[in-house]
Amino acid sequence: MVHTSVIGCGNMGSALVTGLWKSGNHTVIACDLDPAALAAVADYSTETTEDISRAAEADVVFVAVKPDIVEAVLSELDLSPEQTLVTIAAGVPTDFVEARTDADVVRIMPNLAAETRDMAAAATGDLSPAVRELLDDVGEFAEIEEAQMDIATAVNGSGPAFVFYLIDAMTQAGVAGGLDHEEAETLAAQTFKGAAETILRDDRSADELIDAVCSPNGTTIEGMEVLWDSDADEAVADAVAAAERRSKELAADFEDE
Ligand SMILES: NC(=O)C1=CN([C@@H]2O[C@H](COP(=O)(O)OP(=O)(O)OC[C@H]3O[C@@H](n4cnc5c(N)ncnc54)[C@H](OP(=O)(O)O)[C@@H]3O)[C@@H](O)[C@H]2O)C=CC1
Ligand SMILES: O=C(O)[C@@H]1CCC=N1
Repeated sequence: MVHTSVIGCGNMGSALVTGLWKSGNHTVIACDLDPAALAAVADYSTETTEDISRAAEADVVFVAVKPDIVEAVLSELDLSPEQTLVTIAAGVPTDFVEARTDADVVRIMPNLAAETRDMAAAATGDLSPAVRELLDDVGEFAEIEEAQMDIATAVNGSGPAFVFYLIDAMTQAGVAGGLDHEEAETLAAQTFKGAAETILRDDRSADELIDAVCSPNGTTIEGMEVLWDSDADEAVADAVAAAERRSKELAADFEDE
């Protein structure tokens, strides 16, 4: 059992609280200044508190506030070298955090699927066995260099938003074809989930899997021809590049300080 706390229980922090709690392997102190945010995670935490010094008692402390609030939170946190501080803020470099705490610092880029324990996370730095187990408990993680954090932020941090957009586009197409919205969304979202599971577990490449769906003279190849002609892959690449660029801009703000 690892004693954890999450400071900032907004969109990402509450997803982490919930996933850690659901794993059954962690105690979780949820900390936020907003009583409504704490009420929303009350059923998925060991304790809720507005007192940051209580959150500072955990072995692993997540700082899940917006990047521009990180410095203020660190100034209130008194941690020891035996503790781990996990920073998740986009663009905030590890050395910025290390200069403001005595704790061991781990920088990760998580995503919203922590809530369902399907998170894809990118992690940098020396990860202790406890942190590795913790990340395994809420999904999958990849170890990367810190210089790769901006692109990881775009791919797996912002990525869920891009996928929600694509699922909705598929849903809307289903509705336009006569399905009701709920049916269409279930079919589209489950199709994304199943396709994701397949590509994760199957040795075949994306191109080979596309081939497997395209029956000769069938329906799929007609749709794929439209996608290949539309440069949809370039639109996705542009979205990722824009998010990466913004992550670099945020990081530059911190380097200026
Ligand atoms: N959203 C996402 O999918 C992802 C977010 N991140 C990172 O996670 C961090 C949080 O993002 P997100 O959850 O979207 O932001 P939110 O604004 O949804 O959540 C931040 C929470 O922190 C609270 N807060 C502000 N100041 C304090 C404080 N001093 N002590 C305790 N709590 C405080 C806020 O309260 P109030 O609203 O009252 O100010 C809010 O509830 C960011 O750094 C972001 O880069 C990383 C990956 C994915
Ligand atoms: O949009 C953001 O800045 C945060 C970081 C990655 C996902 N959400």
